[in-house]
Amino acid sequence: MPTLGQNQYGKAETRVVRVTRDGAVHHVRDLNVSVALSGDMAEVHHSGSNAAVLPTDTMKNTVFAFAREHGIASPEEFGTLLARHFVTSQPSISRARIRIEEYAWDRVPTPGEAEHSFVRAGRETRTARIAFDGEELEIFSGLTGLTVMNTTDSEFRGFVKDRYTTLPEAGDRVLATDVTAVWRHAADAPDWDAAHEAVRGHLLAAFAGTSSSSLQQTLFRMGSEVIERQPGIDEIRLSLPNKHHFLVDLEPFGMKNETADGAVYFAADRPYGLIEATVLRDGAPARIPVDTTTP
Ligand SMILES: O=c1[nH]c(=O)c2[nH]c(=O)[nH]c2[nH]1
Repeated sequence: MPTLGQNQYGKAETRVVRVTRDGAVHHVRDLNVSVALSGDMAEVHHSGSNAAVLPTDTMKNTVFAFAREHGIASPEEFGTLLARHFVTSQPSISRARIRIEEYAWDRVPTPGEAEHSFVRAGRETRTARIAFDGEELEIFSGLTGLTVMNTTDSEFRGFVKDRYTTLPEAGDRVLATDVTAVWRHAADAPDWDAAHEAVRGHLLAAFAGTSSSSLQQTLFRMGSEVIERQPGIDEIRLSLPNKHHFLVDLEPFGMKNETADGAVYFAADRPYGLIEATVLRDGAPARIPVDTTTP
């Protein structure tokens, strides 16, 4: 007789936009919320009884109702409210996992008092994962799609060469990546929005400020900057695709194409190097799963 293994169910990707009004000044929080619940769900799988099943449709409604009733102070806080609600209100549910992506909107500057026009800010997405099992609350914050590029101050030399190696050594190359990061707060409930902005700032500053011998070295500097400057953060995991920029061979057209002059590059789409690592405060446990940041 086969046995039922790990199982969870829920409503994925509820898109909820909460507008708050402060007179003529409006504020927007735009989330994509996924709920996954698990617990005493043997019967629905074995006999087909739905007696313990809170419909996923109800989960979607709860997301909207909570956004109206409690507002969305931050993805982390909103996810925590939802996780606690499902576990404490449903006897059959013992664990809730909430995943949130937040899309940022910038203001369109407008003359006069009204501030209700917004423009979507790039491809960057803020992320949060909240898990609650009735006792322990685990919150991971993060971001994805933060695309950055250094047009110099990057080299890659002295690497292993075997019979298949064709890569030339690079003393001055373009370094570009789409940052995916997930971090863990040691203490509960900081000012989530301020912490997010600070981490983002440290990541950018370290990327720009590192004279790079490899993307691995840059990654470690970026993670270290966050750990060193944010006392409340104990662990950060980074996943950095190396978005290769290759010098185009323009010799056939009688043209030189050299980095030192300002050059033309072919921005390759795939394959890409993928550099991933966790950076920890000394002695802190590693709790962010390896696959959390993998595309
Ligand atoms: O920064 C880099 N790290 C690597 O490990 C690597 N491998 C490679 O082909 N190019 C690069 N660049």
